[in-house]
Amino acid sequence: MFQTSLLEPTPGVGPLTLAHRTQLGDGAWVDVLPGWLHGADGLFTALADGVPWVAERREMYDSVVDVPRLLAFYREGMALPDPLLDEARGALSVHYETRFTTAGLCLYRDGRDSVAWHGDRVGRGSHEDTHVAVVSLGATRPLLLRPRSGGPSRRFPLAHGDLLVMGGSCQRTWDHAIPKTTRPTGPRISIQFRPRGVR
Ligand SMILES: O=C(O)CCC(=O)C(=O)O
Ligand SMILES: [Fe+2]
Repeated sequence: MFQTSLLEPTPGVGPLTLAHRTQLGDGAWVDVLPGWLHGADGLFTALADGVPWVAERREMYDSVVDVPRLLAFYREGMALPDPLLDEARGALSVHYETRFTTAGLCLYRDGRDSVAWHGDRVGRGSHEDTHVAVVSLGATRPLLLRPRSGGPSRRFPLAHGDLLVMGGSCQRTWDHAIPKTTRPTGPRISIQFRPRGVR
């Protein structure tokens, strides 16, 4: 008998008041809430199978290279690929008093997939405080943050169903990355909710 539905909790999100804030310095902070999303197994499968993932290629200096992850982007007004993402976005918008209008999705197929050091500084994030909320599904990967002014990096391992919100000056004053790893690593999907004009 197929009993997965008996073991999988009802899809939904937990209370955001439980998020733990870390002040990073330079006006930047992160909130972390492990296991915020319930029903992460079903969401992972729905997104892995249902999202039209794109393998992008980008110009780097004088060559064209594969972006080391698969991508999908839901612009403002586009229907999200799963109702649980609508619920997550609604809860985040209320709690952070921010209208999260876009959703970026990344699929890291294995440890060779990654995102290099960067801030989400296309648009408003380059000169204003913003929120970028990341929901993580699947394999645990660390999100690293390091101050642009110099100094050691901070490591936030993100597991299945975890939430991390970057806030304050984080996109301007800190960079973040998901490094490659040579350890055997299963697939990970991340969902980034951003306000209008932040990318
Ligand atoms: O996958 C993540 O958790 C972060 C992705 C990211 O930083 C981005 O797409 O800008
Ligand atoms: Fe980013």
